[in-house]
Formats: sequence, C-alpha cells, structure tokens
Amino acid sequence: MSLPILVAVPADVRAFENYRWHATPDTYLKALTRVAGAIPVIVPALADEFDVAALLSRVDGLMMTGSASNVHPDRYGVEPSTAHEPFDPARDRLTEALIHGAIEIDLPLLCICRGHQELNVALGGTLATEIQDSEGRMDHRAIKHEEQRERFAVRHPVSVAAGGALAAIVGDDEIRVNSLHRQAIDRLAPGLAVEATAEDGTIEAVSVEGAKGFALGVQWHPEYWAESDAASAAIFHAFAAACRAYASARADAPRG
Ligand SMILES: N[C@@H](CCC(=O)NCCCC(=O)O)C(=O)O
Repeated sequence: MSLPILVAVPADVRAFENYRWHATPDTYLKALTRVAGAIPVIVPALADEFDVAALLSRVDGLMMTGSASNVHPDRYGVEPSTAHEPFDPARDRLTEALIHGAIEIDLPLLCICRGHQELNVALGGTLATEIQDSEGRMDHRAIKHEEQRERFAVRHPVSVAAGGALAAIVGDDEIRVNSLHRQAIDRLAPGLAVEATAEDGTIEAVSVEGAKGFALGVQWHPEYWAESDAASAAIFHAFAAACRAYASARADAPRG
C-alpha cells in the first residue's frame, strides 16, 4: 500500500473565547482528505518559533488557503490604508517563508485565493484592493447570504491560457469559477505565468515558471466544490498526483 501523503496548510490567527487560535476552515481540509486522499497538517502561524525548512522537508505538498484577511501592503511597497484591512501579520510571515521554501525544493504547491495573492507578493508582485471600484472591473466579492453554499455558488467564466499548466489539468479553454475576493493581482511577479483571466482582465490563475512539479495559484475556490465540480476535482487530483510523485521520489532518493 502506498504511504499517505502529508500536505502542510498554514493557519490563520483568530481571536476567539479569549484565546488566539491558529485555525483553518474545514472545507479546505475536507477537499484534501476526501478528494486528494491526503492528510492535512495545519501549521501554526508561528514562523519565528520553528524551522520552516525542517517542516517542509517532512511533508509532500503545501496548500495555501483563502481568508478574509489581506496581505499587509508593507509587503509589496504600498502605503497601508483602512481599505487594505483586516490583516493577519503572523500568517503573512509564515506563508512567505513557506512559499519560498517550497519553491526552493520543488514541493508541490497549491495556492487558493489569499494564497494565490500571497504567492504573487512573495515573488515580488503587488496587489490592488477594492477592485470592484475600478473602472471596467467586475464585482468579485461574495454575495451577501447567510448560507455559505450560496456565497460559494455564484460563478463567472474564466479563459484558460492555451497550452498552460491549468489547461492541461482541466482540459478546457474556459471554466466557470466562484469568486469571493475584493483584492487581486495588480503587478504580476517576475517568475509567474498567467494561467487564466476573467472577462475584466483579473488574473485568475498563475503558475511558477520553470517549476519542476505542480506550482499553481487560483483566485477562486476549487476546494468548496471539489467533490462535485469536475474542474475543481481535477485541480485536487492533479495536486495529489504531484504530492504522491514527490513522496515516492523522496523515498527512493539515497539518504545522505
Ligand atoms: N482577502 C482577500 C482574499 C480573499 C479570500 O481568500 N477569500 C476567502 C473567502 C472569504 C469569505 O468567506 O468571504 C481578498 O479579499 O481579496
């Protein structure tokens, strides 16, 4: 029987019942367990307290989640304002270290929503905030609804770049994706390739150029419908296959 794959998932920091919690929504964790067949390992946002490289050497993949919080604009050279809030600086520190560490060792990397934005910032790009207020841009925010599944149900089309990594995964030149964000990639980081765009030009998916394995960012939420939507499932299956290949290559490598 093949070894189970371990996927690191950085936590958000939240205040709850007088404590600081390091937590991750269970939709991401269930997509990993049920669709990717992986064991998620939630990583506390305590990057200064442990060796991030040592952690990455023990897992088979890294998945970055979405969050209502935003990457702090200090990280991409923009003056902070209330339009950039809320922040989660502990998550920012952890995710930047994880992204650099993962790319360095070609660890399979799936970055979702805030994660996709973090990937762009970590590699030197910038973000735009409140994009719905800019001329010609769509409103990419979630609808107001008490039911989470309704918030995640509204979809729009994105064009998938021909010949790219995402096209190979989903097997289509257009897919429909959900949308729950108010920031987006502004200046694309050097070293990232655009894999999909929305009708208003929003960069919806990117990949790391020259990556030996899977290194994909998506602005939407494949985790939410991974059990029922073909394109969402394809992304998790491709990520899982890359994690499995990584795990077996490491198991076969001579120990030094
Ligand atoms: N905060 C960023 C990233 C958006 C994101 O990750 N959304 C996750 C879902 C949040 C929700 O439930 O509303 C941005 O706004 O662009």
